Amino acid sequence: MIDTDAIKEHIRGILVALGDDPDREGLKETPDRVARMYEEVFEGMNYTNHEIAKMFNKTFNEDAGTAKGSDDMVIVRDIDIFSYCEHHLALMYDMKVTVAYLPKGKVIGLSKIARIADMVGKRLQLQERIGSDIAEILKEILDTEDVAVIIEGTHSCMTARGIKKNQATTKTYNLSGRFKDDVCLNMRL
Ligand SMILES: Nc1nc2c(ncn2[C@@H]2O[C@H](COP(=O)(O)OP(=O)(O)OP(=O)(O)O)[C@@H](O)[C@H]2O)c(=O)[nH]1
Ligand SMILES: [Zn+2]
Repeated sequence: MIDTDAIKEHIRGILVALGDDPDREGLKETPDRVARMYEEVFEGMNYTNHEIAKMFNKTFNEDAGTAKGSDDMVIVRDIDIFSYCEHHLALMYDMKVTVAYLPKGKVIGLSKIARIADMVGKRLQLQERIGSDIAEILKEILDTEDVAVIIEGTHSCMTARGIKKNQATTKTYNLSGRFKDDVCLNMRL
């Protein structure tokens, strides 16, 4: 679990290292605020993918239209999430996650897909790994390999520092099962 006391202590140390006075009015509550923010924005670090799969495993049997081998597809588009890059601890923003799967006898509650995407974003991440984590969790819940996760996002480590390309966005595709080699399916994404 996240060690809140240690975070407070280290944030205070960073304030000192920056040459500021951690006891001045504007900063005295900052270590506590940052620790509380980290508890919120890094909540997903408390759980494994398997634990997240168990947490949001709310499925419904769906006989009609979801026969094995059919071309039925569920797509949830543009789920907005935030994350933090593991290289700079910098914010990833304007992140839009699109998830598609081919149901194999059961469907997952739609809001659970968004909850899974949110929770996976709440870790120190790479955009590519956000996609593979979401895919791994959905494959476990839905009992199928036919899952696609597409993410488009902006990395503040690229827009607000370093190379400073503020129009640059990154798009990643995580395609499994039939999404890997079925061009017709991919055109519907
Ligand atoms: N593949 C991938 N790279 C990322 C992601 N987030 C940040 N990065 C990149 O991680 C790389 C880290 O590169 P380094 O050379 O170690 O870091 P740096 O010296 O700060 O590099 P610059 O960003 O080029 O100034 C950078 O190119 C970042 O743009 C991500 O989600 N996926
Ligand atoms: Zn970064």
